[in-house]
Amino acid sequence: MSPIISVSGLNKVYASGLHALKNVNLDIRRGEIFALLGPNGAGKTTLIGTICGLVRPSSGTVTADGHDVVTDYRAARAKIGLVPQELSTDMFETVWNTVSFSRGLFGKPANPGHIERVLRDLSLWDKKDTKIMALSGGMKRRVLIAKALSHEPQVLFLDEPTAGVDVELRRDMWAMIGRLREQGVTIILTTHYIEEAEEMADRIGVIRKGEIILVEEKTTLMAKLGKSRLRVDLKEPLAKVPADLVAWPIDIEDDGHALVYTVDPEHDQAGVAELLRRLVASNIDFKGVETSRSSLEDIFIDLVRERA
Ligand SMILES: Nc1ncnc2c1ncn2[C@@H]1O[C@H](COP(=O)(O)OP(=O)(O)OP(=O)(O)O)[C@@H](O)[C@H]1O
Repeated sequence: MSPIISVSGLNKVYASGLHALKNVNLDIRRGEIFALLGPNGAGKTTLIGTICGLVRPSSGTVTADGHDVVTDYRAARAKIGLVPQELSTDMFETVWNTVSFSRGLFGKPANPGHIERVLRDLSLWDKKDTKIMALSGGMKRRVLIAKALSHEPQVLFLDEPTAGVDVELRRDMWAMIGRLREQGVTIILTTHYIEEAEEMADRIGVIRKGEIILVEEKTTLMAKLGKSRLRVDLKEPLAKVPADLVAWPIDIEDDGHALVYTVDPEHDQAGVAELLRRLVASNIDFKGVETSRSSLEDIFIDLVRERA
């Protein structure tokens, strides 16, 4: 199946000379949830803006469902719903009018049934006659999503959808994203909450200083780059790593009360047994042993740091 979004050789150099996107190549598959992660200023918003036809590329091409976003802007844009970071809507309009008007902007005939479904799905139905300015911040965010869905787009971009929202709204948004995916909508989201990507995404892309440094299935990424940690709680604190373990990836934590061994999945897991044998042989008593796997957050921090 052809990708729903195809980005090829994309560069963006702002008038200031800042090279915000560097030779970006990226295909988004139909129906997937793709999370774009990157530190502040990495180029996420610029990339989304370019795909949505709001930022002009310096070179390279982007297509949405086969339509070039520059030369065939209207057709390409009609495929896309964009939920921006910032509230950009008429404060004096009602929810119903704002969302219906958005649909009209894409040249779609009125469809009150669709608008009603969208508002009900976002728990906005009982606010349909309320003016935007009278809504809470969380409700305003829901309106942004309703607007983006008003013209039945095939792809939905969510730029930091849950920044600054409370836990309940975040959970609602996750549920809504899940429902949209079931309806076949492709979702691309940027987020600072890596747990969000961990929970939702099928694939993860990491962008750093305008370059896509990695695109991977989430499960593969976590299996490949995830590390296990073995923490050994000691009965007596140690001042330093024991002599016959200095060559191991071991750290001392909690003022010497714990030894932490990082198990690299690419290497032999038998190290754990050997480590415990050596501790016993050196008369180092321990109270407990605990293992944990790294989260996507740990992996992300490692990735961005390694290449800094
Ligand atoms: N209109 C503009 N003119 C000049 N430079 C810009 C413009 N917009 C963004 N930039 C710069 O381009 C780089 C990428 O910015 P962008 O907003 O795309 O990053 P981001 O990954 O979305 O960041 P954040 O996570 O902070 O939202 C930054 O260095 C930013 O200062």
